[in-house]
Amino acid sequence: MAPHADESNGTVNGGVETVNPTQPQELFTVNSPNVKYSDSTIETKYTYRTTEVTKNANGKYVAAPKETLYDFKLERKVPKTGVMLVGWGGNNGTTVTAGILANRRNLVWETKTGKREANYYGSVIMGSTTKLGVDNTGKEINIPFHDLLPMVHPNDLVIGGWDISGMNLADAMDRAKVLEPSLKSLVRKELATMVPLPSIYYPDFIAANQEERADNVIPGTKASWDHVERIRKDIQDFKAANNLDKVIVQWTANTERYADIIEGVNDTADNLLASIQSGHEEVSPSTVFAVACILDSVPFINGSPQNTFVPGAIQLAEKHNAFIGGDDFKSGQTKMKSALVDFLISAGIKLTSIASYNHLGNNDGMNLSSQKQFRSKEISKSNVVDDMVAANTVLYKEGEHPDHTVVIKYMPAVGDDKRALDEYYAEIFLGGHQTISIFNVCEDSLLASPLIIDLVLVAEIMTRIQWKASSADANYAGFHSVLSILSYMLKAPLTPPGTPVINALAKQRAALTNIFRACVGLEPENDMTLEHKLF
Ligand SMILES: NC(=O)c1ccc[n+]([C@@H]2O[C@H](COP(=O)([O-])OP(=O)(O)OC[C@H]3O[C@@H](n4cnc5c(N)ncnc54)[C@H](O)[C@@H]3O)[C@@H](O)[C@H]2O)c1
Ligand SMILES: O=P([O-])([O-])O[C@@H]1[C@@H](O)[C@H](O)[C@@H](O)[C@H](O)[C@@H]1O
Repeated sequence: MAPHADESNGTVNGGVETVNPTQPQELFTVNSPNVKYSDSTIETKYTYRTTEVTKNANGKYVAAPKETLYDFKLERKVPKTGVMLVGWGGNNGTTVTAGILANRRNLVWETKTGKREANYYGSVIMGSTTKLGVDNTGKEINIPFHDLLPMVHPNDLVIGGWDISGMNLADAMDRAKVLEPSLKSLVRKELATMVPLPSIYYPDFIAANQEERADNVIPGTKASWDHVERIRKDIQDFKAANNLDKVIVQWTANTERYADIIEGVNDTADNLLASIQSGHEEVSPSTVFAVACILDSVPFINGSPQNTFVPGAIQLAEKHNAFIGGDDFKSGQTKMKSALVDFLISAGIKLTSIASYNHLGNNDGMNLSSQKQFRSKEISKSNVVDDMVAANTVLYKEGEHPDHTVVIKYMPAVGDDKRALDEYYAEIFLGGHQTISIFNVCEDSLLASPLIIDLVLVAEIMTRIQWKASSADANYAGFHSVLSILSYMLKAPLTPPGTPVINALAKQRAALTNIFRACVGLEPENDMTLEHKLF
């Protein structure tokens, strides 16, 4: 358990000062000539084994094993890390803040069905395990995912952020109507000291029904360079006031409408910077936040579906070697879809129709009741099957695709308890059909909040990992600016320009696991278990 200040000593922006972060007691070391440990780093020589496919003169595929040698270097020291949430006063922002405080203090509270303890369920990093290997009896040894690499512990995160609503986080927690009163009473005092910083608000980008809560705004209703500088200063002040080594910024504010991609406005880094300076109306608040973070190499993650990362923003991130990631937390209905569709299609079952309906009554749902904002969400929820369908040319002809519809309705009465109804309809053997109906009820914010934590933990450690081609005597460099390794937590994964988007949940988790394994010199997990077959 991370030590912490019992009472909030409310530093800048209400962030709760914690003592130095927990330095993990590493569960394992790797015994390999390719792995070198020092006090500050773990350095590995890694052979990346793939299969290169070419076509011969007869048009037949030729598959050849390919090996690429990489050097990885990982900084072992866990930095004191802060997370600043845009939309901190929302359902997700208040819930994740209360959740971290509850875990930090090991809180237990009464509910009508008995006592509940703080946990990090739903976080792949904090709530799941990963196979390290097998012991000499062939028994699988699994370890907490969090122990695979020396990652920040969420209990140690210092939290702050912005909101266009100035409500303190205790009152905003009440407004959100997500958490049990008994839990709220245990964190209320600390949350009451947390007040979101004023934020930028360009009314045209979110639903008009959000206007009534916008009482905490920085002057100006369209992009300006003052806004960029203000956000940069907010981050610098937060970092200094909390004596942080690092800050990660995440957008968990309302879903914005898509920004038009306009040549000369946001198509290149220079044009985007110029458009902000000239106050172009097509530059969204989320893109202004992204630019402010990129300029200071503060990782910025977009938890909503809008196209924050216009081409100019991606180019700017690449220029500054700054990390960006997105889009849209993959929390419930879509997460299920990215697993179920993968299972059906890879089992040779021809999915022909997916109907995804849900209704919910929280503020997110209210914002999404506006068509332009819903369209952003419809896009991110609809594209999630494309890679799985395209990969199976046995079931689907070129361009063939299951029918797929997404419906979201705002029903205030159910609040944050989203009702998701899905129907999967498929063709099976000899003209048969299979219909799978799913009714999924959950507090949306309790599903999304652990993802906010995972995104912070993974983005942070990615800033401590460097690589170089073993062959070259080049310098070490960071991963590409677009952190596609975050895909597992996101509906519409942002990938480096020109690279494929993988939505299949199992593949995303395997990528996260095996990249982390490579950083400590371990082979990818493959589940062949030949040791149990060849004897
Ligand atoms: N399961 C989930 O909750 C889930 C899943 C995927 C994506 N999301 C996305 O996460 C976002 C947040 O969800 P939520 O349920 O917390 O919504 P919410 O409406 O409760 O919170 C959003 C907050 O953002 C604030 N805000 C709006 N514009 C802002 C700006 N320019 N600057 C600063 N703050 C601003 C609002 O005042 C509000 O407090 C939404 O975009 C939603 O689509 C949520
Ligand atoms: O993650 P998921 O459950 O597929 O999608 C959810 C939508 O179904 C919900 O309507 C919306 O309010 C949430 O922001 C989230 O995007």
